Amino acid sequence: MYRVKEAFYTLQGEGAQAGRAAVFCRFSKCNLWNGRERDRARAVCSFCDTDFVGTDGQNGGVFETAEALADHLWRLWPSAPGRPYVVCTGGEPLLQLDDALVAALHRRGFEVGVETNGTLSPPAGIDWLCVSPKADAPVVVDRCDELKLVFPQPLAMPERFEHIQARHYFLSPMASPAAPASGEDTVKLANTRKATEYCLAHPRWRLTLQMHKLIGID
Ligand SMILES: C[S@@+](CC[C@H](N)C(=O)[O-])C[C@H]1O[C@@H](n2cnc3c(N)ncnc32)[C@H](O)[C@@H]1O
Ligand SMILES: Nc1nc2[nH]cc(C(=O)O)c2c(=O)[nH]1
Ligand code: SF4
Ligand SMILES: [Mg+2]
Repeated sequence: MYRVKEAFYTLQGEGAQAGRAAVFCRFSKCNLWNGRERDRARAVCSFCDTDFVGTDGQNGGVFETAEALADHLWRLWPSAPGRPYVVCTGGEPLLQLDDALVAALHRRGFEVGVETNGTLSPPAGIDWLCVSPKADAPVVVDRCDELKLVFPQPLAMPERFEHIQARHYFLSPMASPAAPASGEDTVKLANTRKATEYCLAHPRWRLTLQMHKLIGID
């Protein structure tokens, strides 16, 4: 059984695949925060900008089988040329994404991307793995396609993750969780300056911005 908060078709807003059309599947639940505002300050990950509680979002629901969920996601992909891409996110997608679902998505023709906090091992066959470490949560993944570190995090500075093999090393300025989806976020602006300084001093790291928030899409 799979619990999905929401699913939607949009452009990937972050990292090396930014600008690419994708179906997003946002799984419910995370292992680093229960999603309740009153518990945020005590959570391992306390800056999350996402509501992943329950199954009540757009195209959300409970899916009994991998085939049923893959069919549901496939219906969100347009019938037009271009390589179908699905991004499994959450919440923490690796609490639910398994071999059966990866296989069902591949059978439909999807390339499978995953956005994970890196604390759980991924199933085999993922086409694009994005790891985004959080605070002092132990990272168990030792290679990925992109490392996308939210910056700054006092307990998770970039140097700690340079042993992880990745094609790309990104810093993503921390947005204020309270900021509206689009609109002014002065905290983020200050963090963007800090991330810029870091990238200038450490050229292995690149800046990535949450493009979807800049242009006001999901
Ligand atoms: C909501 S998380 C879900 C996937 C997974 N749990 C993770 O943390 O990578 C999706 C992406 O949003 C990023 N993110 C979460 N809160 C953020 C914030 N306040 N500012 C910038 N990026 C944030 C995460 O680091 C991750 O790359
Ligand atoms: N457009 C868009 N791109 C994204 N990249 C990662 C996202 C996420 O929440 O995992 C996300 C998201 O929520 N929207
Ligand atoms: S950013 Fe990822 S790891 Fe942190 S609480 Fe949100 S879903 Fe969980
Ligand atoms: Mg997001």
